[in-house]
Amino acid sequence: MSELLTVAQMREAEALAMREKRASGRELMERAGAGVVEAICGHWPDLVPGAPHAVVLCGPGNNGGDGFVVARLLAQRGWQVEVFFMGDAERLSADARAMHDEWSALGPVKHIDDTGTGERPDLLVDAVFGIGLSRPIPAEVPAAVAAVRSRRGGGALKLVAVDCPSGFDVDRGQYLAGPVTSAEDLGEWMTPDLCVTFHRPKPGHMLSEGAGAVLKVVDIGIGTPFSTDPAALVATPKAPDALRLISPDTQGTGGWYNHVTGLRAARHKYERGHVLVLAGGVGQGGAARMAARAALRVGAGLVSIGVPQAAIAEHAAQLNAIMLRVVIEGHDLRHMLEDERLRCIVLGPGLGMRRAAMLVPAALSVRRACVLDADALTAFADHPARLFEMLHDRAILTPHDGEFRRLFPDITQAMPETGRIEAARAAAARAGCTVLLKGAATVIARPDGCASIHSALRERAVPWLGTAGAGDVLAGLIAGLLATSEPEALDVLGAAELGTWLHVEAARTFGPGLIAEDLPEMLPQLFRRMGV
Ligand SMILES: NC(=O)C1=CN([C@@H]2O[C@H](COP(=O)(O)OP(=O)(O)OC[C@H]3O[C@@H](n4cnc5c(N)ncnc54)[C@H](O)[C@@H]3O)[C@@H](O)[C@H]2O)[C@@H](O)CC1
Ligand SMILES: Nc1ncnc2c1ncn2[C@@H]1O[C@H](COP(=O)(O)OP(=O)(O)O)[C@@H](O)[C@H]1O
Ligand SMILES: [K+]
Repeated sequence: MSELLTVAQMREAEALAMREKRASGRELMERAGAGVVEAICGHWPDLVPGAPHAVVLCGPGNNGGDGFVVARLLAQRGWQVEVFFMGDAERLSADARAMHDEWSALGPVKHIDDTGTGERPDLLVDAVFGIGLSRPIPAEVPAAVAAVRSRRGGGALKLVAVDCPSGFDVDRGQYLAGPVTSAEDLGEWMTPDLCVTFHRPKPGHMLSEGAGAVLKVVDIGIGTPFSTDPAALVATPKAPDALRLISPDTQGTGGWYNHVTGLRAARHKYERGHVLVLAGGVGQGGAARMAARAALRVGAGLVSIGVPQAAIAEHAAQLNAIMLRVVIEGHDLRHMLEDERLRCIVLGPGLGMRRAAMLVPAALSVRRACVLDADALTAFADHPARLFEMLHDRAILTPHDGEFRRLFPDITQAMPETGRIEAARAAAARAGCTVLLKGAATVIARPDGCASIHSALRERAVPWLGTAGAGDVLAGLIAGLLATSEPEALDVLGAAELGTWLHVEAARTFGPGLIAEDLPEMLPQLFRRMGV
């Protein structure tokens, strides 16, 4: 678990480091350029022994300054380096100007419109714009990249972005369309093979592989470096507006799991929590059974499925450890909820619209942990405000994009402008509960603005998790964690973070060929690996 920094927060961190005299702007720029060169040589060791050829594109801001450092350091390592510049050297910042001048002692600075001639390089470095781009990118930039790409002969051309690809919005995780360039075209030309960012990843790096097929984070000495220490999940205060990355390594996470679930304390089944999953009619029970199985495997002491009378036989034929209760109407559910040992309710998977409309109000009539997914969300598509009135801070909504759009049409419409993180935050604030917006990059937000990203991208990519029923399992995992932990040890956001991480780890452990039923069965193996 680590803090992600927005552009504004990154600028504050830099300014603070300079105020406290931990480094000057020029030293930071030198370290940034050196970090990029280290990352390049580390990532493509085969390039190093030859006399590789690099083209470096430098822009008018400090990102361009980093580019001049990269050019100089590569040349000093024996690379053949061409530098193209967009801007006016007279208007560079003092730091970038110094780096421009140092490079100029080694080689020429050519105009960015003249990149078309010469052999194709081994490496193209995009240091045109970094985190400071606030206007649409000028058309010369993708044109210059395209011109270098279309050179003939020479090397295989790997594209490296300094800090971020030019034109990429690192707060929102998307390319900014310009008047003459669509976001898709920009992504096609500018998406790098390697992106090297500084100090901490920015949210956009973790939301989209458009920021780079590979991401490296380089420490430039401006504060606590990027860490994936799982203990920080519990230790880090969850300040409003904080944005965290869920990325603990499995190593050491066992202690953390034991801590938040209280697993090592002597506990009987009711103390470990009872989860109730409500199911729909005959033939629709598979989703509820998968959610229930996940809740049981992740640590709930007891799991029941609440079914209409007619569905008893179907479920009974398939279940052993999971119990069955007849729940016909809201009244039956209210009666069950009088038992305080029932710690969490799951509504949605396979529930059916009519049952959802009847049972959700009953479930939310007490302030009990409650996971609402699938039909429990769609049932309120026509009147989302009715659902929001009933929600409370122990509830969580787990929509995929379609369900999110049905409940929050206006927030979805604004998403191209605001991005997914702000959309999830706005939804949580409106709903008055935690909202988990699913996807390869999952965003979880609390009503006070505290949010987390889980990025199943790059080395954590699990495309095979997009399989029918995977979402039902996630709902069950979160419910099981909510039931087995005390709210002080693991709040709703924390349970959603841990559940999402376990979900993806289970998929990674199984690998391709996964079907949703496999996910809960991966947990014992995963827990053993974690040292639980
Ligand atoms: N001391 C520092 O400030 C450090 C900065 N670093 C680098 O500096 C970058 C940020 O630098 P900047 O804030 O200068 O921003 P950028 O270099 O990302 O670009 C902004 C510059 O381009 C101009 N600009 C923005 N949009 C434009 C457009 N559409 N057309 C023409 N010009 C446009 C701005 O006026 C500004 O001069 C980071 O991404 C990072 O690469 C690193 O060296 C680490 C240290
Ligand atoms: N490409 C992907 N990478 C990682 N996770 C994915 C990917 N596609 C889907 N998922 C995850 O799989 C689950 C799918 O849930 P959902 O859309 O509700 O499906 P279902 O209703 O079939 O269960 C979500 O947790 C989502 O985050
Ligand atoms: K860049």
